[in-house]
Amino acid sequence: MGITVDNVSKQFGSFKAVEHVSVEIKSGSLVALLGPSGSGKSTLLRLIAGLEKPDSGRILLTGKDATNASVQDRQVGFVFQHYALFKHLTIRQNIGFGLEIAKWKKPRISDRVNELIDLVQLQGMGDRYPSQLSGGQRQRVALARALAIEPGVLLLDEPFGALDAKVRKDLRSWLRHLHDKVNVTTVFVTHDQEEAMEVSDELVVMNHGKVEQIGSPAEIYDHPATPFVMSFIGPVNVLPSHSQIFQRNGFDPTHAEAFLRPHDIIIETSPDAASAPATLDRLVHLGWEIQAELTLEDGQTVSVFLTREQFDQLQLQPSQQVYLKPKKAKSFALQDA
Ligand SMILES: Nc1ncnc2c1ncn2[C@@H]1O[C@H](COP(=O)(O)OP(=O)(O)OP(=O)(O)O)[C@@H](O)[C@H]1O
Repeated sequence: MGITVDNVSKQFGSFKAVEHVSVEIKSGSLVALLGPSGSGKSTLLRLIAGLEKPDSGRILLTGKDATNASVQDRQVGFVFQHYALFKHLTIRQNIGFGLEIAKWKKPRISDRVNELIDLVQLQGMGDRYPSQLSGGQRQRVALARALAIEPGVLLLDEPFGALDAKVRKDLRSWLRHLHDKVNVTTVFVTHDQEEAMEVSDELVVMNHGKVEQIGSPAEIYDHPATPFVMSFIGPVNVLPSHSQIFQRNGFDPTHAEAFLRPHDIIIETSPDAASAPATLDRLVHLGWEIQAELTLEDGQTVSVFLTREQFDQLQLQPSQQVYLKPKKAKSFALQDA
């Protein structure tokens, strides 16, 4: 089921939570709504679900206007951050709950529940209660329950938000595989850019209730449309365009600031006509990557990421004088406030 959000706005009192948002979500895709806290992601998800009504604009499901359709009529499955499983029901009963309500016959429910237990890889745990599962397992039950009714759309609001980093990372790739198997159109809310990039086909980057950019993870990383997107997706150095690092290498950032990814700066140990001198302040070893913190002669601080191999070749020592060259920098046209 494809989703069209057409110029939708939603206000709470005088606060504009979602402002003139238009998004096209292709049938069968997995799309992340990504943005900082309060940017309107959950409100947009709730508008798609029918849990909120837009003040203006339209929501179309499979091309049909569903703006005024009830939640039940929209065929959506939900999973929220805090697994709302029924404590007094077993895993099997939790997964089958919606099917009982829909008055499916007992043997058919049993078959479907078995199928879902296999799908979310909780074989042998069907007779346990939620309290006897880990957080990650409970979220898998919540997903199975949401999928039981064969929804046209799956809506996930920070589904892994309450789990620890390791479990969260495992569940991301698990979710991607699950999606590839069931292929249901999925909208996933997260404020974690790495999670969004790993899991989704497309990202909708939101800020202050508006869409900043829509695109694949690679498009958004390589061609950020706004300074906000450039800073929110991945680490960045923001330097004044008159910084020494730009003066000897032909870059001509015409705007006040230039954005430079830490991976896009070359460190050399001897000077040439295109490099700017800098002092190495600190090295942070992050296993496969080394982060170097440096200060240019004009006092600007810069962060550079090196691979292990680059680091070993350079043999850097703290306080060493080195020379920096940007591979590529980006500046943005000034925007209206
Ligand atoms: N029912 C409501 N009544 C009043 N204000 C609301 C309501 N729901 C959301 N808001 C406000 O709208 C803004 C956007 O909220 P929303 O939950 O959509 O943001 P979010 O991007 O999902 O943030 P988070 O990641 O923190 O959940 C917030 O400032 C929030 O306080």
